[in-house]
Parts: sequence; C-alpha cells; structure tokens
Amino acid sequence: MVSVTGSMLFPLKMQSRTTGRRFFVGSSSSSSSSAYGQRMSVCGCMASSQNLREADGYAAAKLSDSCKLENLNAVPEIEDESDVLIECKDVYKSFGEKDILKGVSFKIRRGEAVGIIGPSGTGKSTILKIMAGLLSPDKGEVFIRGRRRLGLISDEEISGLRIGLVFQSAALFDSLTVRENVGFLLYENSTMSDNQIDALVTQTLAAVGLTGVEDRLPSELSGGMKKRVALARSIIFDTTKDAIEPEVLLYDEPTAGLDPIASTVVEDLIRSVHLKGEVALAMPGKIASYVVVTHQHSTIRRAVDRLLFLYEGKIVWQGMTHEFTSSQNPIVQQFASGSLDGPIKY
Ligand SMILES: Nc1ncnc2c1ncn2[C@@H]1O[C@H](COP(=O)(O)OP(=O)(O)OP(=O)(O)O)[C@@H](O)[C@H]1O
Repeated sequence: MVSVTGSMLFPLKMQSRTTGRRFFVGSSSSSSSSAYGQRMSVCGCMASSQNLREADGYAAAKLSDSCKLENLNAVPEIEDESDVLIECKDVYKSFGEKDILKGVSFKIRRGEAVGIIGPSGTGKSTILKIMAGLLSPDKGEVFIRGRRRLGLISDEEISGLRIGLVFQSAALFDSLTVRENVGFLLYENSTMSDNQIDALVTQTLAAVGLTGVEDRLPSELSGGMKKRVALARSIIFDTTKDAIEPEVLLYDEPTAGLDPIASTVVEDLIRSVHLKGEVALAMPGKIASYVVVTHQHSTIRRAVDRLLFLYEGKIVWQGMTHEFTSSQNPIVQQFASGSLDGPIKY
C-alpha cells in the first residue's frame, strides 16, 4: 500500500466519524478553510495498484553504470535490487519557466535513513512530493518496490508500500483536537471502535513523549509539540490489520524553527520509530526507511546515515554522513562551510 499523509489530488466523498459530516477530500484547496479543507491538503492517499506495473526487466539484477564505465574487463558486479523500496530514475520537473529537477536519480533501500540536503530552492521538497506521489515528474520514472508508478497516487487499491509525508509546517487541522488529528485516518477509514482508537492515540502520543494533550487544540501547543503530534499521526496504524507492508516516511524539515533541545527530541524520535534490517520488511506500522530533507546539521548528525546532496537540479554528491565534511567535492565543501546559499548550521 502506498499511503500518504498528504494530498489534495483526488476528490473522494467521505463520511466523517468525528463529526458525522460528509465532506470531500481532494477538491480545490480554496473550497474550504475548515479542518476538512485542510485535510484535503494533508491527509490520506493510497496508490492505486493499477498505477503500478512491473518495469521491463527491472527486477532482474543489472550491471551498475560505474562498473560498465570503469571496469570493462572485470567480472561484472551484480547489484542486489531486492531491498530497493523507492527509486527515482532520471527525474525532471519544471514549474513554468523554472527547471527545478534536471535528471535526479537515487534509490532508497530497506532500513536506510537518508538525508537530502542542498541550497534553498534547489528542489528538495519537490523530490519528496514526487516520491510521495503528490507531484508527477515531467520526465523520468519513479519505481515503488520495483514497479513503475504511472501517475499520481489515488485512494483506491493498495500495493506493497506505505509512504507517509510529514510536512514542514506539521499541517495539523486547527479546529480538531490533538486526539482527532492523530487518529484522523483511523476514525475515518478503519473498522476499529472509537474506544480502541482513543487508546491507541494515547499510546502513540506517549511514544512521542506527549501525555495529557489529547483534548488540546493545535493552537495550544508549542512548535515542537506540534511536530511531535504530526509525527504521532504519521506513525499510528491500524493494529487490527495484518498488513505487512513496510513503510517509508518522508520528513520535510522536521526540525525547522525548533530550538536545539526540541530539535534533539524530534531527531531522536525519528530514529526511534525506525527499524533496520530484515525486521523492517514485515512490521506493519513500523518505519522501514525514512528520508529527511533538512538544513540542520544536528539533524544530519543525529538522524541520518546517508546523504544525497542536491544542487542545481542534480544529485552532485552522495555518501555516508561522516564522509560529508571530509568530502573533496568543492561544491560540498562550499555548502558545508556555509558559503553557498545554505545555510547548513554547525
Ligand atoms: N507548486 C509549485 N509551483 C510553482 N513553483 C514551485 C512549486 N513548488 C515549488 N516551486 C518552486 O520550485 C523551487 C524549488 O522548491 P522546493 O520547495 O522544492 O525547494 P527546496 O530545496 O525544498 O527549498 P527550501 O530549502 O528553501 O525549502 C522553488 O523556486 C519554488 O518556488
């Protein structure tokens, strides 16, 4: 299943269990400023299995490009593709005259904690939205567990991977309580009873270090608390289902605007819901892999193992976090020292 905590793309008629009101998810964002209007832009999509098809020969092992170029006479190295959850392949995206992504390729494997960094306006949030299925590439391909996604996601069938997007602004519904925000998808879509969901919400809030805030409105929370509520909303799952889809969470600047202590709490929480290795494949509601877009050096250090450096529409460097500051790549060095339009904060 590809489910995304964020979309305004598909009009779906829904009956609200929280209020009994009928509303549309996915009509124009200008249509409502109510909680449900906001819901349109922040919650609940699933990729249709019809949108996915096996890529020709994709699942087969293949030669790496570097192997082909640099080592023509050697025994070819076989790349194991079985743990690739998301792949972006030569992705292009423009907005009007502005060419933002100009051939971006990378893979997110099971169990990985990946950071995307780069100067402001270079397309980091755009590539997250493309991975989530909220934007489609103009050119290039997105593969979800080896199957090519043909379009944007829709709320229909389920197939293989859940993808959650945690927005920079936390994107909570202002007129709903913390309980209703965190349990929203379950109240609306699951067969769990309200009592079961209430208990699960309390348990999930406790897991992100929040107690006794269930009845508060978002306006009564600090910025750090709002981000933790958003995190709780992204990790809560239907405990009555036997789904075994791994889940990938995409975080857009999860620590932006937070003081160092609140940042540390959020960074550690991001780590704590992450599973590595074999268990990451078959644990419903646990995060197999995550991708973080960030400008914060503390987030890079604490929450991320591997980095993708996006610059002028391309991935110009990738490597392990500890290799970043010692990289000889001049663009990386300039960015790390803050002399490019960063700023990475040390
Ligand atoms: N829906 C859109 N319509 C038009 N322009 C857009 C849209 N989304 C993004 N852009 C533009 O694309 C560029 C890249 O935006 P994006 O948010 O992906 O950058 P970013 O690297 O995440 O930036 P920052 O680090 O400042 O958050 C920006 O110039 C932005 O104004």
